[in-house]
This record gives sequence, structure tokens and C-alpha cells, in this order.
Amino acid sequence: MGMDIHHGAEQTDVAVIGGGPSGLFAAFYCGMRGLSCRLIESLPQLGGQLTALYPEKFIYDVAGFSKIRAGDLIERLKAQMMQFEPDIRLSEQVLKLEKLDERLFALHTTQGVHTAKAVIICGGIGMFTPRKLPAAEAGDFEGRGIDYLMKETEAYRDKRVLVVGGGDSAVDYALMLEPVARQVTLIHRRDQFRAHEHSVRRLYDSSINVHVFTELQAIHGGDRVEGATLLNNRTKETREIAVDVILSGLGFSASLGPMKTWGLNIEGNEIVVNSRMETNIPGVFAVGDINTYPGKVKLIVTGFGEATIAVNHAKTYIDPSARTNPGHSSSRTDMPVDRVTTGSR
Ligand SMILES: Cc1cc2nc3c(=O)[nH]c(=O)nc-3n(C[C@H](O)[C@H](O)[C@H](O)COP(=O)(O)OP(=O)(O)OC[C@H]3O[C@@H](n4cnc5c(N)ncnc54)[C@H](O)[C@@H]3O)c2cc1C
Repeated sequence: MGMDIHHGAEQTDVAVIGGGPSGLFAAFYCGMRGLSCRLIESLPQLGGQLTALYPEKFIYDVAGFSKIRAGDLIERLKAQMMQFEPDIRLSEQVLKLEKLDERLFALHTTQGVHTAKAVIICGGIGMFTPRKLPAAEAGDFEGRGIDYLMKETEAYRDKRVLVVGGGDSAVDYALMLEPVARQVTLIHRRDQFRAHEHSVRRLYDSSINVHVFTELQAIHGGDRVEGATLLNNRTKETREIAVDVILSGLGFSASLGPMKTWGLNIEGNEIVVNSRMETNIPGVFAVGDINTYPGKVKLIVTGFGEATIAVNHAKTYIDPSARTNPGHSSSRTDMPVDRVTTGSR
């Protein structure tokens, strides 16, 4: 099997597991150090917690931005990363990490096998799995009118959308869709929303139909979703509404899942690293929310800093003659962005 993997899989210098902010910045920084990179993300979209959990929220503690919407920060990270055209694989879960020999790792995924000389795990709080809608018919309509991740808003233009949930994601989804959808209905099984106060005020000031103490009882349709039965859990009254799309805002559960079997030193739900962000397996690094070391602080900016530490050490791991210290980016004259814009100053 080892030989097949050596010859059959496309090899990169670095494989980055996870496409949250840490993974995006690590992939960008691989380009800065002249390392080829493949980034593998289990969700169909990049951005990790920022796009899955709070795309519309403002972040106030990213260096250089007084405030920036989470979704916008991810767009900027993607643009910065894509200067170096890393190989991005979405909807692909890394199931197993195998050391083939002293200088090569194999990543077994839901789609196949990738090989890399070094691995940077940026798995955050783990692989996200959407919490399923409670209605019995939900499984039958998945991908046919039931969305567990919000698509780009245009996909909902002129549609009747039912959003389910009472947290930030559900409220944000409803508010984002109100201007484009034909009609937005939001149901929540309690009467208190677990969302930002300001967003809840906007919700009640909007044209969104808000039903509290209300649950999704049944889903109707033929090829696609056409309607839903809503149950008021106080009065036990039911009502049917016509809908084109049911968007779940019930959130995600996250789990390290398969990573626990990779031979890594794990404490709680975190991978122990040293000051080089290296795990107990030489050549395997961990960055961002998923790692732990004395004094660890889980923030987006610490993930960015750790990504540069990991990539610079991965560089010398891969090529022991290379310097770990990258020098100053401001001295460079070969940045792709300079080649396509006005040139360096
Ligand atoms: C509501 C909320 C508000 C927040 N506000 C702030 C804030 O204001 N400032 C701040 O600094 N931080 C904030 N945070 C925390 C911040 O979002 C995290 O620190 C940050 O997302 C960590 O980034 P990451 O890239 O390490 O991990 P994540 O964002 O969790 O991304 C990890 C990615 O790895 C993928 N993955 C995991 N396992 C696998 C696998 N086996 N195969 C393939 N892919 C895999 C996951 O699907 C996920 O997309 C907030 C968090 C929440 C929930």
C-alpha cells in the first residue's frame, strides 16, 4: 500500500487540515515560504467557525481592523491566500494520518489519499456536523429544499424561506435573507432568542414572520420541499405554510473524531504542541483553536501568529538547510500581488 501511495497520490510540501482563519493564513504563508500546499476542509465552504457560526457578526480584535464582519474577514483571507494558488479541497474529511517514511505523510480522506512532507492541523473545534432538523421527513429532502449551511444569498432570491432556530446563526440567516427572499419565516421552540440583542430588535422591526414556541412538525413536497407543518408547543395548534426552502439554523456539533486515533498527544479536546507548534509527531504541526500549550489564548489573531511559526518550522523540517527566519516580507520584490497591480514601492 505504501508504494501505491508514494506513486499514486499527488504530493505537496504541506497539507493543511481545516479551512478556518488559521488554515487559510497557514496556506497563504506556505506560499510566502515557497512551499506548495493543499488545504482540505470538511465543509463545502471555507471560513471555519466564522462562516458556519457567525458570518454577520462584527469582530473587533483583528489587528488592523477597528471592526470587520466575520464573512468579510474570510473573503480577505481567501484573496490573500489565493495569490499563491494553493490546492483547495472542499467537502472532504481527513480520516487518517499515516507516516509513510521519515519524510512523507499520507492523509486518507473521504475522497482518497494525499501525500505531504509536513502536515499542519488547523482543525479548530473539530469537524463540524450540522444538527439535523427534527422532522422525520428531513432526511428525504436533504439537498432538495433543505439547507444545513446557508448558500450565497442570491440562491434564495424570490423564494419562500423557513428558517429554524433561535441562536445567532438562525437570526442572522433570517436578517440576511429578508432583502432578497419573497418571504422569510423564522420559528423557534422557545420565546427567548440566544442571539445578539441588536439583531433580535432588528428581527422584530423587520418583515420576517417570527413564530416563537413553534416547532417544525412535518415537511411536505414531491421532488422538492413545498410546505411545512408548524406546531405551537404551548397551544398544540398546527398550521401549514408553503415554503420553497427550509434553512436550518440549529447549528453544528463539533468533534475531533478521527484525529483522536492519529497517535497525537491530546489533552481534553486539544493537541499538545511545543513552542514551534509541533506536535509529538515530528513534521506534524497544530495551529489555532485545536492546539494547546502553556499560556494558550484562543483567538483569531493568535491562530495567525501560530500559523507563521508552524510554517516557518515546517520549512526547515522539510529542507533542513533552509533558514527558519523568513526575513521581512516588506523587503520582497516577488509578491504575486505586485506582479498584477502597480509593482512594489
Ligand atoms: C459566536 C463566536 C464569536 C467569536 N468571536 C470572536 C472574536 O470576536 N474574536 C476572536 O478572535 N475570536 C472569536 N471567536 C473565536 C474564533 O472564531 C476562533 O478562535 C477561530 O475560528 C479559530 O480558527 P481555527 O481556524 O483555528 O478553527 P475553526 O474556525 O474552528 O476552523 C476549523 C476548520 O477545520 C475543519 N476541520 C476540522 N477537522 C477536520 C478534518 N478532519 N478534515 C477536514 N476539515 C476539518 C472544520 O470543518 C473547520 O472548518 C468567536 C467564536 C464564536 C463561536
